Amino acid sequence: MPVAESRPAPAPAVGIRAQGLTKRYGGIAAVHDLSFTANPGVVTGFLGPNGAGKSTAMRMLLGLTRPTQGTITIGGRHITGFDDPVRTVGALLDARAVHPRRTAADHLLAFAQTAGLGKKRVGEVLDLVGLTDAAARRTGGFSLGMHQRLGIATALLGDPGVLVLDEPLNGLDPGGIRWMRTLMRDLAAQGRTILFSSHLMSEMELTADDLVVIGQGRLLAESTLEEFVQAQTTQTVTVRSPALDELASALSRAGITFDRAAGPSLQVTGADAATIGKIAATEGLALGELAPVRESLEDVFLRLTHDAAEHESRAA
Ligand SMILES: Nc1ncnc2c1ncn2[C@@H]1O[C@H](COP(=O)(O)OP(=O)(O)OP(=O)(O)O)[C@@H](O)[C@H]1O
Repeated sequence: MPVAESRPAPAPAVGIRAQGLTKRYGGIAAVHDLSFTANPGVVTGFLGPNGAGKSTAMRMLLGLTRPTQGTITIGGRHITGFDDPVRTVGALLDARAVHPRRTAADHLLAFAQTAGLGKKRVGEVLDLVGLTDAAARRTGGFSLGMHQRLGIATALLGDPGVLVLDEPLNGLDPGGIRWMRTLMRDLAAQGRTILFSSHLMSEMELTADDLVVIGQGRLLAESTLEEFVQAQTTQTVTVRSPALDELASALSRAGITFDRAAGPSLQVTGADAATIGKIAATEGLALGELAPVRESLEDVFLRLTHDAAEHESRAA
Protein backbone atom coordinates (compact mmCIF):
# COMPACT_ATOMS: atom_id res chain seq x y z
CA MET A 1 0.00 0.00 0.00
CA PRO A 2 1.40 3.45 -0.81
CA VAL A 3 2.67 5.32 2.26
CA ALA A 4 0.21 8.19 1.81
CA GLU A 5 -2.83 5.89 2.06
CA SER A 6 -2.06 4.82 5.62
CA ARG A 7 -1.65 8.37 6.87
CA PRO A 8 -4.39 10.38 8.51
CA ALA A 9 -5.56 13.26 6.32
CA PRO A 10 -3.46 16.35 7.12
CA ALA A 11 -5.18 18.96 9.22
CA PRO A 12 -6.22 22.14 7.38
CA ALA A 13 -3.69 24.97 7.39
CA VAL A 14 -4.20 27.12 10.47
CA GLY A 15 -2.07 29.69 12.21
CA ILE A 16 -1.13 30.43 15.80
CA ARG A 17 -2.28 33.64 17.43
CA ALA A 18 -1.37 35.03 20.84
CA GLN A 19 -3.38 37.99 22.13
CA GLY A 20 -2.48 39.82 25.32
CA LEU A 21 -0.93 36.62 26.63
CA THR A 22 0.31 36.95 30.20
CA LYS A 23 1.63 34.42 32.70
CA ARG A 24 2.64 35.46 36.19
CA TYR A 25 4.41 33.26 38.71
CA GLY A 26 3.97 35.05 42.03
CA GLY A 27 5.13 38.59 41.41
CA ILE A 28 7.12 37.71 38.26
CA ALA A 29 5.66 37.95 34.77
CA ALA A 30 7.23 35.14 32.71
CA VAL A 31 5.13 36.40 29.76
CA HIS A 32 3.63 39.86 29.69
CA ASP A 33 0.88 41.10 27.33
CA LEU A 34 2.35 39.17 24.41
CA SER A 35 0.63 39.28 21.02
CA PHE A 36 1.95 37.68 17.83
CA THR A 37 0.96 35.41 14.96
CA ALA A 38 2.69 32.47 13.28
CA ASN A 39 1.25 31.84 9.84
CA PRO A 40 0.74 28.65 7.79
CA GLY A 41 3.23 28.01 5.00
CA VAL A 42 6.18 29.68 6.69
CA VAL A 43 8.73 28.83 9.36
CA THR A 44 8.45 31.25 12.28
CA GLY A 45 11.48 31.57 14.53
CA PHE A 46 10.77 32.28 18.20
CA LEU A 47 13.78 34.20 19.53
CA GLY A 48 14.67 35.41 22.96
CA PRO A 49 17.49 35.18 25.50
CA ASN A 50 17.39 32.62 28.33
CA GLY A 51 14.34 33.11 30.51
CA ALA A 52 12.57 35.35 27.95
CA GLY A 53 9.38 33.30 28.19
CA LYS A 54 9.48 31.21 25.00
CA SER A 55 8.86 27.84 26.67
CA THR A 56 6.13 29.32 28.86
CA ALA A 57 4.33 30.71 25.78
CA MET A 58 4.66 27.37 23.98
CA ARG A 59 3.33 25.52 27.02
CA MET A 60 0.31 27.85 27.13
CA LEU A 61 -0.32 27.13 23.44
CA LEU A 62 -0.32 23.42 24.19
CA GLY A 63 -2.68 23.77 27.15
CA LEU A 64 0.01 22.62 29.61
CA THR A 65 0.12 25.96 31.45
CA ARG A 66 -2.89 28.18 32.06
CA PRO A 67 -2.49 31.86 31.08
CA THR A 68 -3.03 34.44 33.82
CA GLN A 69 -4.58 36.64 31.12
CA GLY A 70 -5.04 36.65 27.36
CA THR A 71 -5.25 33.80 24.87
CA ILE A 72 -3.11 31.73 22.55
CA THR A 73 -5.07 29.89 19.89
CA ILE A 74 -4.77 27.67 16.83
CA GLY A 75 -7.04 28.75 13.99
CA GLY A 76 -8.94 30.86 16.53
CA ARG A 77 -9.58 27.94 18.89
CA HIS A 78 -7.95 27.00 22.17
CA ILE A 79 -6.21 23.62 22.10
CA THR A 80 -8.88 22.12 24.36
CA GLY A 81 -11.50 23.01 21.74
CA PHE A 82 -10.19 20.39 19.29
CA ASP A 83 -11.64 16.85 19.21
CA ASP A 84 -8.32 15.54 17.94
CA PRO A 85 -5.45 17.66 19.31
CA VAL A 86 -2.75 15.19 18.17
CA ARG A 87 -3.79 15.75 14.55
CA THR A 88 -3.98 19.48 15.13
CA VAL A 89 -0.65 20.26 16.77
CA GLY A 90 2.57 18.33 17.26
CA ALA A 91 5.07 19.45 19.87
CA LEU A 92 8.66 18.91 20.88
CA LEU A 93 9.30 20.41 24.31
CA ASP A 94 11.76 18.25 26.21
CA ALA A 95 13.19 15.55 23.97
CA ARG A 96 14.68 13.61 26.89
CA ALA A 97 11.29 13.17 28.57
CA VAL A 98 10.86 9.56 27.43
CA HIS A 99 10.97 6.33 29.42
CA PRO A 100 14.61 5.12 29.18
CA ARG A 101 13.71 1.41 29.22
CA ARG A 102 11.27 1.69 26.35
CA THR A 103 12.43 1.14 22.78
CA ALA A 104 11.91 3.94 20.26
CA ALA A 105 9.22 1.89 18.50
CA ASP A 106 7.40 1.09 21.77
CA HIS A 107 7.50 4.75 22.82
CA LEU A 108 5.89 5.78 19.54
CA LEU A 109 3.44 2.89 19.61
CA ALA A 110 2.20 3.80 23.09
CA PHE A 111 1.70 7.38 21.94
CA ALA A 112 0.01 6.28 18.70
CA GLN A 113 -2.40 3.97 20.51
CA THR A 114 -3.38 6.65 23.02
CA ALA A 115 -4.08 8.97 20.08
CA GLY A 116 -6.03 6.33 18.13
CA LEU A 117 -3.43 6.10 15.35
CA GLY A 118 -2.44 2.90 13.54
CA LYS A 119 0.83 0.97 14.00
CA LYS A 120 1.81 1.66 10.41
CA ARG A 121 2.29 5.33 11.16
CA VAL A 122 5.00 4.43 13.71
CA GLY A 123 7.12 2.86 10.97
CA GLU A 124 6.53 5.85 8.73
CA VAL A 125 7.67 8.45 11.25
CA LEU A 126 10.70 6.35 12.28
CA ASP A 127 11.67 6.27 8.63
CA LEU A 128 11.02 9.99 8.22
CA VAL A 129 13.43 10.90 11.05
CA GLY A 130 16.07 8.31 10.14
CA LEU A 131 15.62 6.09 13.21
CA THR A 132 14.43 2.88 11.54
CA ASP A 133 17.66 1.07 12.42
CA ALA A 134 17.35 2.18 16.06
CA ALA A 135 13.65 1.28 16.39
CA ALA A 136 14.29 -1.72 18.67
CA ARG A 137 16.85 0.06 20.88
CA ARG A 138 16.02 1.35 24.36
CA THR A 139 15.96 5.13 24.45
CA GLY A 140 18.12 5.21 27.61
CA GLY A 141 21.14 4.66 25.34
CA PHE A 142 20.18 7.38 22.86
CA SER A 143 22.32 10.46 22.23
CA LEU A 144 20.66 13.88 22.54
CA GLY A 145 20.50 14.06 18.74
CA MET A 146 18.65 10.72 18.60
CA HIS A 147 16.28 11.92 21.33
CA GLN A 148 15.57 15.01 19.22
CA ARG A 149 14.78 12.83 16.20
CA LEU A 150 12.48 10.66 18.31
CA GLY A 151 10.81 13.80 19.66
CA ILE A 152 10.20 15.01 16.11
CA ALA A 153 8.83 11.59 15.17
CA THR A 154 6.39 11.81 18.09
CA ALA A 155 5.34 15.33 17.06
CA LEU A 156 4.69 14.13 13.50
CA LEU A 157 2.69 11.01 14.41
CA GLY A 158 -0.69 12.65 13.90
CA ASP A 159 0.46 14.48 10.72
CA PRO A 160 -0.57 17.77 12.34
CA GLY A 161 -0.98 21.10 10.57
CA VAL A 162 0.87 22.95 13.35
CA LEU A 163 4.28 22.11 14.83
CA VAL A 164 5.71 23.74 17.95
CA LEU A 165 9.36 22.87 18.47
CA ASP A 166 11.33 24.12 21.47
CA GLU A 167 15.06 24.10 20.65
CA PRO A 168 14.80 21.24 18.10
CA LEU A 169 18.42 21.73 17.00
CA ASN A 170 19.92 21.07 20.46
CA GLY A 171 22.36 18.19 20.39
CA LEU A 172 22.29 17.67 16.63
CA ASP A 173 25.54 17.36 14.69
CA PRO A 174 25.99 19.47 11.52
CA GLY A 175 24.37 16.79 9.36
CA GLY A 176 21.45 16.56 11.80
CA ILE A 177 21.03 20.34 11.85
CA ARG A 178 20.88 20.45 8.07
CA TRP A 179 18.36 17.59 8.09
CA MET A 180 16.17 19.39 10.65
CA ARG A 181 16.36 22.65 8.67
CA THR A 182 15.25 20.89 5.48
CA LEU A 183 12.48 19.06 7.32
CA MET A 184 11.08 22.27 8.84
CA ARG A 185 11.22 24.04 5.49
CA ASP A 186 9.54 21.10 3.71
CA LEU A 187 6.79 20.90 6.34
CA ALA A 188 6.13 24.63 5.97
CA ALA A 189 6.10 24.30 2.18
CA GLN A 190 3.28 21.76 2.61
CA GLY A 191 1.24 24.56 4.19
CA ARG A 192 1.89 23.76 7.85
CA THR A 193 2.56 26.29 10.59
CA ILE A 194 5.99 25.86 12.15
CA LEU A 195 6.99 27.74 15.32
CA PHE A 196 10.46 26.88 16.58
CA SER A 197 12.87 28.34 19.08
CA SER A 198 16.65 28.16 18.83
CA HIS A 199 19.70 29.74 20.35
CA LEU A 200 21.66 29.09 17.16
CA MET A 201 21.34 32.42 15.36
CA SER A 202 23.13 31.30 12.23
CA GLU A 203 20.64 28.44 11.92
CA MET A 204 17.69 30.71 12.68
CA GLU A 205 18.94 32.93 9.87
CA LEU A 206 19.03 30.00 7.43
CA THR A 207 15.72 28.45 8.47
CA ALA A 208 13.17 31.07 9.53
CA ASP A 209 11.03 33.19 7.21
CA ASP A 210 9.38 35.17 10.00
CA LEU A 211 10.59 36.13 13.46
CA VAL A 212 8.91 36.74 16.79
CA VAL A 213 11.49 38.24 19.15
CA ILE A 214 10.77 38.46 22.88
CA GLY A 215 12.73 39.70 25.87
CA GLN A 216 11.67 39.50 29.52
CA GLY A 217 8.30 38.14 28.46
CA ARG A 218 7.50 41.06 26.14
CA LEU A 219 7.37 41.34 22.37
CA LEU A 220 10.42 43.17 21.01
CA ALA A 221 9.85 42.65 17.29
CA GLU A 222 7.65 40.75 14.87
CA SER A 223 8.40 40.75 11.14
CA THR A 224 9.99 38.81 8.36
CA LEU A 225 13.61 37.92 9.11
CA GLU A 226 14.78 40.08 6.21
CA GLU A 227 12.85 43.13 7.41
CA PHE A 228 14.01 42.58 10.98
CA VAL A 229 17.69 42.63 10.04
CA GLN A 230 17.24 45.56 7.66
CA ALA A 231 15.15 47.67 10.02
CA GLN A 232 17.53 47.21 12.94
CA THR A 233 20.73 47.68 10.96
CA THR A 234 22.51 50.93 10.30
CA GLN A 235 23.50 50.82 6.67
CA THR A 236 27.27 50.72 6.29
CA VAL A 237 29.31 50.45 3.09
CA THR A 238 32.99 49.45 3.04
CA VAL A 239 34.92 51.42 0.39
CA ARG A 240 38.51 50.92 -0.74
CA SER A 241 40.29 53.05 -3.29
CA PRO A 242 43.90 53.70 -4.38
CA ALA A 243 42.92 57.38 -4.02
CA LEU A 244 41.37 57.12 -0.56
CA ASP A 245 42.27 60.69 0.55
CA GLU A 246 40.65 62.22 -2.53
CA LEU A 247 37.60 60.02 -2.12
CA ALA A 248 37.29 60.97 1.57
CA SER A 249 37.43 64.67 0.60
CA ALA A 250 34.80 64.18 -2.12
CA LEU A 251 32.47 62.41 0.33
CA SER A 252 32.98 65.14 2.92
CA ARG A 253 32.13 67.81 0.32
CA ALA A 254 28.92 65.87 -0.42
CA GLY A 255 28.08 65.89 3.31
CA ILE A 256 28.38 62.11 3.64
CA THR A 257 29.52 60.67 6.96
CA PHE A 258 32.21 57.98 7.21
CA ASP A 259 34.72 56.43 9.58
CA ARG A 260 38.34 56.03 8.55
CA ALA A 261 39.60 54.16 11.59
CA ALA A 262 40.00 50.78 9.89
CA GLY A 263 43.18 51.33 7.84
CA PRO A 264 43.00 51.48 4.06
CA SER A 265 39.21 51.58 3.83
CA LEU A 266 36.33 53.90 4.67
CA GLN A 267 33.23 52.73 6.55
CA VAL A 268 30.56 54.96 5.04
CA THR A 269 27.30 55.29 6.97
CA GLY A 270 25.81 58.32 5.27
CA ALA A 271 25.06 56.95 1.78
CA ASP A 272 24.31 53.77 -0.13
CA ALA A 273 26.76 52.03 -2.51
CA ALA A 274 25.18 53.51 -5.65
CA THR A 275 25.60 57.10 -4.38
CA ILE A 276 29.22 56.48 -3.37
CA GLY A 277 29.96 54.88 -6.77
CA LYS A 278 28.46 57.87 -8.56
CA ILE A 279 30.60 60.34 -6.59
CA ALA A 280 33.76 58.32 -7.30
CA ALA A 281 32.91 58.20 -11.02
CA THR A 282 32.22 61.94 -11.17
CA GLU A 283 35.59 62.64 -9.50
CA GLY A 284 37.37 60.12 -11.75
CA LEU A 285 38.52 58.05 -8.76
CA ALA A 286 39.08 54.29 -9.06
CA LEU A 287 37.45 51.99 -6.50
CA GLY A 288 39.01 48.77 -5.18
CA GLU A 289 35.94 47.70 -3.20
CA LEU A 290 32.40 48.94 -2.71
CA ALA A 291 30.59 46.53 -0.41
CA PRO A 292 27.42 47.05 1.66
CA VAL A 293 27.92 45.48 5.11
CA ARG A 294 25.03 43.30 6.22
CA GLU A 295 24.88 42.69 9.95
CA SER A 296 24.20 39.13 11.02
CA LEU A 297 20.99 38.20 12.82
CA GLU A 298 23.16 37.53 15.87
CA ASP A 299 24.56 41.09 15.87
CA VAL A 300 21.07 42.57 15.58
CA PHE A 301 19.52 40.23 18.15
CA LEU A 302 22.22 40.84 20.77
CA ARG A 303 21.95 44.61 20.35
CA LEU A 304 18.15 44.60 20.51
CA THR A 305 17.92 42.39 23.59
CA HIS A 306 20.75 44.30 25.29
CA ASP A 307 19.01 47.62 24.58
CA ALA A 308 15.69 46.24 25.89
CA ALA A 309 17.36 45.00 29.11
CA GLU A 310 19.03 48.40 29.61
CA HIS A 311 15.71 50.15 29.10
CA GLU A 312 14.02 47.83 31.64
CA SER A 313 16.70 48.35 34.26
CA ARG A 314 16.51 52.14 33.81
CA ALA A 315 12.70 52.03 34.08
CA ALA A 316 12.83 49.85 37.23
N1 LIG B 1 6.75 26.92 36.78
C1 LIG B 1 7.41 28.06 37.00
N2 LIG B 1 7.43 28.66 38.19
C2 LIG B 1 8.07 29.81 38.41
N3 LIG B 1 8.75 30.49 37.45
C3 LIG B 1 8.77 29.97 36.21
C4 LIG B 1 8.11 28.73 35.91
N4 LIG B 1 8.30 28.46 34.58
C5 LIG B 1 9.06 29.48 34.09
N5 LIG B 1 9.34 30.36 35.05
C6 LIG B 1 10.11 31.61 34.90
O1 LIG B 1 9.58 32.30 33.80
C7 LIG B 1 10.61 32.93 33.04
C8 LIG B 1 10.54 32.48 31.59
O2 LIG B 1 10.97 31.12 31.50
P1 LIG B 1 10.91 30.28 30.15
O3 LIG B 1 11.44 28.92 30.45
O4 LIG B 1 9.57 30.39 29.56
O5 LIG B 1 11.96 31.09 29.24
P2 LIG B 1 12.65 30.65 27.88
O6 LIG B 1 12.62 31.83 27.00
O7 LIG B 1 12.04 29.39 27.37
O8 LIG B 1 14.13 30.38 28.38
P3 LIG B 1 15.22 29.29 27.87
O9 LIG B 1 15.65 29.74 26.54
O10 LIG B 1 16.29 29.42 28.92
O11 LIG B 1 14.55 27.96 27.89
C9 LIG B 1 11.92 32.58 33.73
O12 LIG B 1 12.27 33.65 34.59
C10 LIG B 1 11.56 31.35 34.52
O13 LIG B 1 12.40 31.23 35.66
